[in-house]
Amino acid sequence: MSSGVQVVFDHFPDLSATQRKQFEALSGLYTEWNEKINVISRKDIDQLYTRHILHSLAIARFISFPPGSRLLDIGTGGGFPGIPLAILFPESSFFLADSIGKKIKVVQEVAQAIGLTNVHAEHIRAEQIKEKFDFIVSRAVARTKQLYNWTHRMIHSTDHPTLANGYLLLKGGELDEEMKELGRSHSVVAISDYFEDPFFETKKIVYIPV
Ligand SMILES: C[S@@+](CC[C@H](N)C(=O)[O-])C[C@H]1O[C@@H](n2cnc3c(N)ncnc32)[C@H](O)[C@@H]1O
Repeated sequence: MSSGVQVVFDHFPDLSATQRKQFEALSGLYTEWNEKINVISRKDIDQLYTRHILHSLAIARFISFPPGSRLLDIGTGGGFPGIPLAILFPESSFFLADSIGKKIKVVQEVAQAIGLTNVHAEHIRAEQIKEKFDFIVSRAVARTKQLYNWTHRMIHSTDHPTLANGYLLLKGGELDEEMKELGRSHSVVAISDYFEDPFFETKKIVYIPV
């Protein structure tokens, strides 16, 4: 099982030289920042490329954001899934929000260090955001119904050429009860269909059109 950047290169072979350098730099930057401000569980940091970066990029297997798309990553923590997606989609813009200021500091430092100009990171609660977005992405933040209640007013109705605007959530484990509680149509995709690593066996993408 590879835990270095090569796992990203293997699954995304068409990256530009700039994107490859940006992904490569994340290991050193997150290792350094994580020692000062904990944004990734310490036992996971040596699995950064599989458990955090490739996991974030699973969304890109499901949808390719067209140039000019606007995305919100709510509860981004240290920048997941927002930072890897912003590297992959340099022509889309990403608003990375978290209610903990020191985590946003890490996101800002990482984005600046790798020259990401399509990322705006802000210390703000979901409920206070006023902007509109095409898609909201999120991992490990809140139950889906709660996330929906906080944020659905921010998704505007311009449709993606193939997928209606909405949510792309990275979820794990049993989802039936949570989705019943949400009470909206949605689809669930197994990330194990995209990536072989056993880490992804229980991981899903939930797409909720709005
Ligand atoms: C378990 S962490 C996940 C961080 C990141 N998404 C990841 O997967 O690595 C959950 C994050 O959601 C943030 N959060 C929780 N409720 C929030 C809210 N209402 N508005 C903004 N951020 C929130 C927390 O501060 C925390 O950083």
